[in-house]
Amino acid sequence: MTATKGLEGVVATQSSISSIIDDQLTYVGYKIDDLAENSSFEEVVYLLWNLKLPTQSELDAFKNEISKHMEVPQAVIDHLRSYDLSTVHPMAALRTAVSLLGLYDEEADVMEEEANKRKAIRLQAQISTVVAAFARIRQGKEPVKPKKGVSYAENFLYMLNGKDPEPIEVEAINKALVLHADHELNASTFTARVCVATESDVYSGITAAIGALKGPLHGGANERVMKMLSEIGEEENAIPYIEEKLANKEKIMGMGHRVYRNGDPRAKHLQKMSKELTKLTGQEKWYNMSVKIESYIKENKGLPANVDFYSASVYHSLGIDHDLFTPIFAMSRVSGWLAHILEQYSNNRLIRPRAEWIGPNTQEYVAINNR
Ligand SMILES: CC(=O)SCCNC(=O)CCNC(=O)[C@H](O)C(C)(C)COP(=O)(O)OP(=O)(O)OC[C@H]1O[C@@H](n2cnc3c(N)ncnc32)[C@H](O)[C@@H]1OP(=O)(O)O
Ligand SMILES: O=C([O-])CC(=O)C(=O)O
Repeated sequence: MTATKGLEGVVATQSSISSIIDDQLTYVGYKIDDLAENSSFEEVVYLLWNLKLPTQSELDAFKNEISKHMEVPQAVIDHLRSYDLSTVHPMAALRTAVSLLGLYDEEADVMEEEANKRKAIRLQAQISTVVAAFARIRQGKEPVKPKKGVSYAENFLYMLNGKDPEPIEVEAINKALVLHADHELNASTFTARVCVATESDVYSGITAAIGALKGPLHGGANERVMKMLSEIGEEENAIPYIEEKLANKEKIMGMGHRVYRNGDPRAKHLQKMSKELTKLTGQEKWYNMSVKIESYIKENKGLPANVDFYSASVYHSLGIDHDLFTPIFAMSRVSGWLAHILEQYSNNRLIRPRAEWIGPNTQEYVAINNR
């Protein structure tokens, strides 16, 4: 038995949810470019969960269902208030809050398909409320209750900022949510599938996935991209900064990908938004700096920008706190995790690979007094 480091190239499951073939990403066979240009996030969630695009009436009903379940139990809000949010990372708070939501869901351990679908709706609906409530409580403000009759993207910005967002802000968040919704067997999705393949519950699967997304080699990279841009500060410092990092064998956040070799098809959409939004808000330097870094890394390391790279300057130009970037990723990716969890349940087998033994040969046991 020989191990494949990081399981690179290992095909671990079959799936009908999203695919990456020849550097092209599709959701249920629909090109990400078409979905990014035309779809609402809710339409994409419906697609991932039902493996078909909704009709207008199906979409209206689905949006209504999500909207109906956005409020979270008061106990979860009270729990967020109970610890020192100035020292807690929002991904840690989200991981705990999602686990807690399971304690208030009477159906948490009901394993029937229809019950799992109802939980999926509730989780998708409630996760944005939790992220927004965390952000407001941390600022010493009251959480804002979700609004009826508006889109998921608009509702999130409304709950976060306590005022109606501008259409361009809603468009940016909607597109970011569409682009991040699913991505084949990435680390957090695999984590979710491994967890529920033991026949554990949906909340356990999502809690585990949030933990996996948090790391800087995965979803946590978007926050680190903005940290890097802030440290660079001005455009003229970008290349010397990157050269020094590379000389120290440090990774450049938002660059490189396990699967894409010639570029992440999502990055160009985020790049375009970053250009527009940074211009609109007079913060072009973040975009210009990003472009310089991207072309330097491409030329010198042959590595493309991934989805996390330009999302950082997009969220920053919307005035969003940097440590909320990964929770926003989670708000979107929970749709993919839930789709994969439902798929796993529908054709389940325990996921249990093997390890290549590299320890010592069988040893003679020596009694403790003789060691
Ligand atoms: C949503 C997402 O999860 S997208 C990914 C988000 N993560 C990041 O942006 C973090 C930065 N990027 C990385 O760490 C990696 O590119 C990953 C984790 C995304 C992919 O990693 P892997 O496929 O395991 O590649 P691995 O880490 O083995 O790198 C292969 C080589 O490229 C180099 N490399 C890969 N990414 C980078 C990077 N961002 N900066 C500098 N060098 C890099 C490695 O140092 C290594 O070089 P070596 O062969 O000389 O040692
Ligand atoms: O697929 C991956 O390995 C990481 C990624 O881009 C994602 O999860 O969106």
